[in-house]
Amino acid sequence: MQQAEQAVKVLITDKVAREGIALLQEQLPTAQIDERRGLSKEQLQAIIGDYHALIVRSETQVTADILTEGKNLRIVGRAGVGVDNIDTEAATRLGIIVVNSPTGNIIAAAEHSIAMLMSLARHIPAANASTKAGKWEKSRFLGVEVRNKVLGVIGLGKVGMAVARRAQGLEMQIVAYDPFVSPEHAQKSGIEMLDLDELLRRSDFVTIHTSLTSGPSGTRGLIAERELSLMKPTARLINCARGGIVNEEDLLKALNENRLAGAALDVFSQEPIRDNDVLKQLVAHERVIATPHLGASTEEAQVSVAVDVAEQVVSVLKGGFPRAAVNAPMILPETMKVLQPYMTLLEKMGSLYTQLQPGPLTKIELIYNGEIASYDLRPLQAALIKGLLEPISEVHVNQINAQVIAKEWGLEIIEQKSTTPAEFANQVTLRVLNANGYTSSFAGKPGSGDEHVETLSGTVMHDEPRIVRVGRYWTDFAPEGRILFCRNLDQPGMIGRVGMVLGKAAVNIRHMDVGPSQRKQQVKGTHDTALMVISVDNDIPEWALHEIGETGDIFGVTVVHL
Ligand SMILES: NC(=O)c1ccc[n+]([C@@H]2O[C@H](COP(=O)([O-])OP(=O)(O)OC[C@H]3O[C@@H](n4cnc5c(N)ncnc54)[C@H](O)[C@@H]3O)[C@@H](O)[C@H]2O)c1
Ligand SMILES: O=C(O)[C@H](O)COP(=O)(O)O
Repeated sequence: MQQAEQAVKVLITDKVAREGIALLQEQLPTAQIDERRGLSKEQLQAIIGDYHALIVRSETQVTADILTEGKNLRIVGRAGVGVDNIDTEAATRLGIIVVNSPTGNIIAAAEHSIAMLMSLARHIPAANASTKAGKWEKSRFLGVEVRNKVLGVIGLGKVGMAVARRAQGLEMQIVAYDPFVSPEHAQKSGIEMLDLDELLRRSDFVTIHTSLTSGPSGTRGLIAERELSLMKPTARLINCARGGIVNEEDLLKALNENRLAGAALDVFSQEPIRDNDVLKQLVAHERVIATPHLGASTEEAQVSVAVDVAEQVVSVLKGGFPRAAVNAPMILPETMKVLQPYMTLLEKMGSLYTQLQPGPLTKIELIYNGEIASYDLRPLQAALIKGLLEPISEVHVNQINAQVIAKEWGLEIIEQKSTTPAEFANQVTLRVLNANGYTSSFAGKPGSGDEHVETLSGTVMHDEPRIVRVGRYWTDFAPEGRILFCRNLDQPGMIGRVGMVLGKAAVNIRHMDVGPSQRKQQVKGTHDTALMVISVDNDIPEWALHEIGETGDIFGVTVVHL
């Protein structure tokens, strides 16, 4: 925590409320917080490498190039809802967490949509401009009432529902189209669900509240020539969601051909509008009301989204979890508290495995026993992948990119969960499988080279991880620091032999554990082997490791760093 506070640098490239910045300054007192608005792509690319966090609204385009240059970047915070200006796929690949404020500006967006609706019905903006110009055009601005009119809501999510409720207060009849909302759910709110064509045919006003998504079933171009042709010539269209959901060229044509009474637009496919003729003509059209993406621009919403995102940036920079990650599993804080020691355990087990048993990783079985099995265990899998891969590669694994990286390595993890306890109340077992099933176990002849640690088990005691099984040996040690592993014939004098060499090398022993073999039947006249696990305070010199290996009846001397 201390380290994060000392070195941290946060960059804010769009207008974000002071309250959010004040929160960052208060919670990260030693951090450098820079506000740099109006940066070009090249300028941002040149400086992003210095920063650990980036906070934006919808103006800054956070492209894959910028994220790739963000070598120290751990989080991108979007002070708002829409993340279509952030390449979240690239962020995920690079292990950068993306957070937003999913609820901070819903009311602001809904109220703006209602303001657009009333402005369209009563020609407020044009009447205002005319009156200010000294004219008195009473008959030119004859409006319509919204009472008893049909409002068609496309996308009945958070904003759509808030708009519907407000419009019900205006005594409008609400119909909606949303393939992901059940008619029963809508009915409870007095809303009739229709298919899109029917909604367009019946509505006097249509308001759009879906996200902008691409692909064959995406919302890009959802309202184009065909859909506009289904609308009444007296109908009016409102888009306060995202530019691109409505085909702007087709909309301009419908307005010019008097096939639509009017449109109110807060969002555009190019923002700000610079060199797009269609958009220029649309904005200038006398039956179009245009605002410069003002849906979320209320004092209340801006404070709310800025504080929401600042809190999440602080949490991530201090090593915690955000509450609204766009590209990470959402885990409740209470669950996180239970999982935290198991995350440490899984990371250590993964690291222990790859250090004890280097080799290709293809398939791993992860078995949970006990009450722990009833939790959402996604963070544990990510911790295991981190532990397995970080000792053997340059890759930086975290909760965000773990699954992507595992896939790149061809590593498959299969989970088994049972709330029935195994040897310990809560136990996690790692079994590494090869294409033919389990690899051979610690069954080969000692020192023959064909011995494999195919199984590791661990548990958590008093919030501390313990390794309770390595291969076919029972153990009990904390997976922490430098640990010497060796197998020895299970006969008197073995501990003394190793202890002598370590003493000679001035290596202090912190903890020692001799794990007996699980094998039940002893071959007559032979000794089974045991596993010696010795935690030490300082590095063991090469000559000492060599000497331990040469003492006889001791095999497979390995040091791991956990
Ligand atoms: N103008 C602004 O300043 C402003 C402010 C806030 C939100 N927004 C935008 O408003 C939109 C809605 O935000 P929200 O928070 O309500 O999102 P949300 O995710 O809660 O709701 C979106 C809804 O759209 C539905 N949907 C998805 N695909 C659909 C499709 N093909 N057809 C019909 N419905 C579909 C979903 O099922 C969901 O119910 C987003 O685009 C958001 O970016 C704009
Ligand atoms: O997605 C959002 O939150 C809104 O579109 C608001 O965007 P803005 O923060 O750029 O005003």
